[in-house]
Amino acid sequence: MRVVFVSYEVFPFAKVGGLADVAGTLPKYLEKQGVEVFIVMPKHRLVEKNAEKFDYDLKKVASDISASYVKTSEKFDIYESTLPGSNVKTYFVANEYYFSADDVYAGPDLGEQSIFFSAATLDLVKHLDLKPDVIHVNDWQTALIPVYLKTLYRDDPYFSKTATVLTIHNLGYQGVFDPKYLSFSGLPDYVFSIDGLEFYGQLNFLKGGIVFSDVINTVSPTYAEEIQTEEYGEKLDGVLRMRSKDLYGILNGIDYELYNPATDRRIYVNYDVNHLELKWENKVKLQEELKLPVKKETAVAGLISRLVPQKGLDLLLDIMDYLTLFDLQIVVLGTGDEYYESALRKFQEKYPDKVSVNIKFDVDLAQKIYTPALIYSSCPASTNRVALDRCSA
Ligand SMILES: Nc1ncnc2c1ncn2[C@@H]1O[C@H](COP(=O)(O)OP(=O)(O)O[C@H]2O[C@H](CO)[C@@H](O)[C@H](O)[C@H]2O)[C@@H](O)[C@H]1O
Repeated sequence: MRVVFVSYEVFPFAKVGGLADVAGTLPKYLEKQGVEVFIVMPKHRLVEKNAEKFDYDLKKVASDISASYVKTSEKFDIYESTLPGSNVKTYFVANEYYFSADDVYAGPDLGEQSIFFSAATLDLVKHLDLKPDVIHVNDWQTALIPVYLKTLYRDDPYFSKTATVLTIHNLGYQGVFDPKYLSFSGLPDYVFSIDGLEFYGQLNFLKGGIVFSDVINTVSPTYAEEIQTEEYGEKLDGVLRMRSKDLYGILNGIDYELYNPATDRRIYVNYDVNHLELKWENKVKLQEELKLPVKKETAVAGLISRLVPQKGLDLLLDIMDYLTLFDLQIVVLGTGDEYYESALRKFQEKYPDKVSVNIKFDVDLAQKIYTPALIYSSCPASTNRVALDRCSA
């Protein structure tokens, strides 16, 4: 089976959040199971910046291609690389005007950028003759691909056997834009209806994906249920209920190769199950680096997240004073809303011995925070597995 996996972010090429983790991992593991997978993503500025750090090459394989149907004179080039740690070919849609901002979600016009990328992906697939059985799109930035396929490409024999899957990683982001973007996309006017992309008078790209994909998936079985309720459905619960027989929830996994403390070069000291005492060293070095009191026995709680309302940060802020009553250090790594950034910073100023707030995006520091996870942190240093297990229970 051939799968084209389309995502706006893919680790390690360009990462903002959890979408990149899945997009950089799932294709690798599908490949191990014998699936022929290709990744398609935009060539963000970050993709070039990260090449040396993550040791991948980038080579141009095609130039000056038009994105069919889109009302623009912009053309795109195709670059190729291989997903590190795998043989998965990754193709990049390159266009200076749309994808040269420093941030993945910046640029001249996010609506136009995602339309251009979605349309260009289908031209790329044909140009490279990838002949996919499945095109797997992710979140709103790629959700128009099934809409193009079911409308303008409906009679194109090239895609007659291609099925589509939309994975919703985060229903909180839907890509809602002014209806004027419809003419830019070249999509037919009839898709702007209640049964299509229309959403309270606006265009909703994710809704388009939900309506036009063959199958819809999301990040856990529970989330698949929740998003069909009014409380968690973000105003799309009705449409999701209409598609409920095609809606699946497959629990996200973790990449055991990337998150392996025995081999991860980004942590302070490597360790494995036979040397768990080395976890202490990672914890102590983290305390040192973050200028927290170096105390082996003190539990360290880590939070690595985009600092936005949907992450439940208000719950944390409400109990921060209370948490500092315990023998606990709280380490936060994140960027996002100014409100959360400054509220967290204030707690660091108030409790410098207990709270470390790091307002930046730093995948290396993230790894160092994940490593000495709480589980053994208040246990005696020991190489005795049984004792450690008992202690963490
Ligand atoms: N400042 C920073 N520095 C370094 N790394 C940082 C960082 N901020 C965030 N990260 C990393 O980004 C990833 C997760 O980000 P978020 O917590 O913001 O989730 P997101 O909403 O993107 O995930 C969405 O997609 C995932 C994947 O499907 C779903 O599991 C989830 O429920 C859904 O909300 C983690 O790998 C985290 O370490």
